[in-house]
Amino acid sequence: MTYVSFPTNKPLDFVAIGRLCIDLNANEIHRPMEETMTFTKYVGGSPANITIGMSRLGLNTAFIGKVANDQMGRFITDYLQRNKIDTAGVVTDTTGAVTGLAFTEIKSPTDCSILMYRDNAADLKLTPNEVQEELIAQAKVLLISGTALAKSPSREAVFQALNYAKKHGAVIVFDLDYRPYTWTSPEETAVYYNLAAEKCDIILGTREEFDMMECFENNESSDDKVTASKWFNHSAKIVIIKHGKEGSIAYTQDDEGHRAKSFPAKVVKTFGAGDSYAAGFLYGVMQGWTLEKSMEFGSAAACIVISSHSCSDAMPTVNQVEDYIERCNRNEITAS
Ligand SMILES: Nc1ncnc2c1ncn2[C@@H]1O[C@H](COP(=O)(O)OP(=O)(O)OP(=O)(O)O)[C@@H](O)[C@H]1O
Ligand SMILES: O=C(O)C[C@@H](O)[C@H](O)C(=O)CO
Repeated sequence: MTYVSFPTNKPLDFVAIGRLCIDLNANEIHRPMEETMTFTKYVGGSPANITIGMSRLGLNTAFIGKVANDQMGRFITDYLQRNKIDTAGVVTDTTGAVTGLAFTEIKSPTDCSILMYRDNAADLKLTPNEVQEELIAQAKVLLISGTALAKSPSREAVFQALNYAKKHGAVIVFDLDYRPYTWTSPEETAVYYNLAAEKCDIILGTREEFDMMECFENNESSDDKVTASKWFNHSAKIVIIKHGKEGSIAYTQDDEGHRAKSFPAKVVKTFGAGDSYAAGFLYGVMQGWTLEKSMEFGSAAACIVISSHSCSDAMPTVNQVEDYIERCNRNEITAS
């Protein structure tokens, strides 16, 4: 059964808008940040990671965002280009804004955190005038990510991108990607998240992210089905609620819940799971696979990334994901 129809007459499979930054991942793992001395630099930011994931899976991709006019900004743009991502929509800041930095602390496979440096971050300076209508007109899918709604003018840029996507018939995906430190309050966040979510065809988020969006509502038991059904009164066709290693559940307009098998992983760190899951899942639905198969593919892609040191660099190819699933089916991989 097909739940979402993707346009077929467009040259670009996927475009994302939002955060482009740098991850500095601790080299000395299993210790607190205070005792961590060295880090490895990677491209980061959830929508950037998802786009890199889609490109590794063989799709034709582009990015819309803003980078700082410095060495870090050039490193990011160059990395996207080397990963075959069209950067015509990536503009360079001229106001002296800086690249957002995410220092990651890897204390244990289950205890990881991110220390963010995001004052005057270039990605939040993207203006609505800098969003190229033509790029979105050419794309089958537009992905937006919640952090870009945190501040003006990036907030307006995202809403302008949503307008263009609606006008040109792109399927709109919302990865909630709630990072509290970029927002003033959960209430402020919920207002903008709900306004954006009303326009989206596929919504992906964790239980905690949907709880934040429901801060004005009465869903005290955090019932996934209640959460999902609200969005089917708007534009949504698929709502996915993620529950970490317990897996995820997808709801469709018929109120049916689809669950898929998740896989074991030798976890190095937990972050990046959601981004690789999103890339794998969206790749599957764009191939016309069932929701279950697409979710399984996303789960296996997530396992590969959480078993690796980076998020962006570890995004797998189709062969790597298929190989991981086969090895799990032969019981060759066990959880850490
Ligand atoms: N420890 C784990 N073992 C196996 N699979 C996992 C594990 N953690 C996450 N996953 C897979 O990744 C998917 C997404 O994970 P999660 O729910 O943690 O998303 P997230 O919180 O958005 O991730 P992130 O930490 O990147 O923000 C899960 O549905 C599951 O399939
Ligand atoms: O920008 C962040 O919030 C950190 C990301 O760069 C990091 O890659 C991550 O957390 C992935 O979800």
